[in-house]
Amino acid sequence: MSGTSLDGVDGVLCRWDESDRWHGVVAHVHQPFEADFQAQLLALQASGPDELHRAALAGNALARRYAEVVERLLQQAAMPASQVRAVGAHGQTVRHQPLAFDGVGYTSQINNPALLAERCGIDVIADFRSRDLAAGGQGAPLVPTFHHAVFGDPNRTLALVNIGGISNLTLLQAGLAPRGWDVGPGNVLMDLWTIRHLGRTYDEGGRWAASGQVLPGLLNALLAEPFLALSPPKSTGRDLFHASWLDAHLARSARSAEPADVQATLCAYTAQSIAGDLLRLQLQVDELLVCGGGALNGELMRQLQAALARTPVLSSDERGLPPLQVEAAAFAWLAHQHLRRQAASEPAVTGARGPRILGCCYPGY
Ligand SMILES: Nc1ncnc2c1ncn2[C@@H]1O[C@H](COP(=O)(O)OP(=O)(O)OP(=O)(O)O)[C@@H](O)[C@H]1O
Ligand SMILES: CC(=O)N[C@H]1[C@@H]2OC[C@@H](O2)[C@@H](O)[C@@H]1O[C@H](C)C(=O)O
Repeated sequence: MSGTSLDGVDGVLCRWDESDRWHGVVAHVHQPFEADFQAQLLALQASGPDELHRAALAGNALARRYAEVVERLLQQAAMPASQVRAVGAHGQTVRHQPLAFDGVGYTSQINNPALLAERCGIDVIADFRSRDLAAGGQGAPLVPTFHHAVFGDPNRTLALVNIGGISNLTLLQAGLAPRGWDVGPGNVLMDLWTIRHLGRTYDEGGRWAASGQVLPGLLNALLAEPFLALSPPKSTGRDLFHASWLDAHLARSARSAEPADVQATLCAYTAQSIAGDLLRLQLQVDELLVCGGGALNGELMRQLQAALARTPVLSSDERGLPPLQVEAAAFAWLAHQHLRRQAASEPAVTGARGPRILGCCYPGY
């Protein structure tokens, strides 16, 4: 999995037992992107000269990195490739325009699954989102069905939030289909501000954010973004939450603000948009599990807990799956669903006409 934060690849090796029951993660590798490759992927998020050529080459380069991650996982687990049933490979989202323009829209994940299959000699399942779009859905978020399968509890109402580049929420209520939608920015704005002012890829632990003062005018302007008020189904990406979007807000509402105060405000924005969605539901949620890199941002976790006083906010680690493994495990699970010819999309989440088998198989030999 390589997600919208553009931080790198998370790979997991997952096991199912003889009865095809999910058994969990047995190995995890995180391989960061080199700065120049990250810059190439960032440049592909908007149109530019000869972008088809650049996207094709970036897809090849990404598949080579995925293959390295697979090799490292096999080494870690001392397992031959022949024992692995399939690799689920999401690709790198460079555009997400569901339902736009012609009623179907598109979502574009650059990748080269054929090259990955050639390199690994393992079946590769890729292109997980397009079938849901073809069925009238948004193609995202897809993880709620995985959250339901792995974290669902018949006795409790749970919420999960994945705070990657973008944040997406899942709601699990006993006896009901999972619900879920994209909330808004996760780390994407905080990351770009940290790179710009500190030259670092992210704000470790949220310590820089914690050193600043929240700017109420800016925060309210950011919270007024119309996407936040939309009803589900809804999904978004860097197509909306990009540097120019932030700069336009700063020019209007915080022209000469201290950088640390802007960071504090961006952290509060992520926390309040998530908490706001949960509070508007007026539902007694027993706990909120946080996954994705945002779970490692102590200041963000503190603000989430403060905003949701009555709901315990926990890292997914406390329920058996470390936050940086959850999304990658979800795509292993989706690949497994594909192999079993089981539908894995949830129409209540994506808005599609019905559940569909997701992905496409590139045989490993
Ligand atoms: N120790 C840390 N302190 C603060 N933030 C962190 C830490 N570790 C990771 N992060 C944040 O988490 C991000 C990566 O999260 P993750 O890998 O879940 O994102 P992603 O999978 O790319 O995104 P998405 O879920 O949107 O597809 C980093 O860019 C950074 O902002
Ligand atoms: C189009 C796309 O890549 N969307 C991602 C992104 O990152 C988070 C959020 O926006 C979510 O909609 C989705 O990822 C997760 C894994 C999903 O599909 O559930």
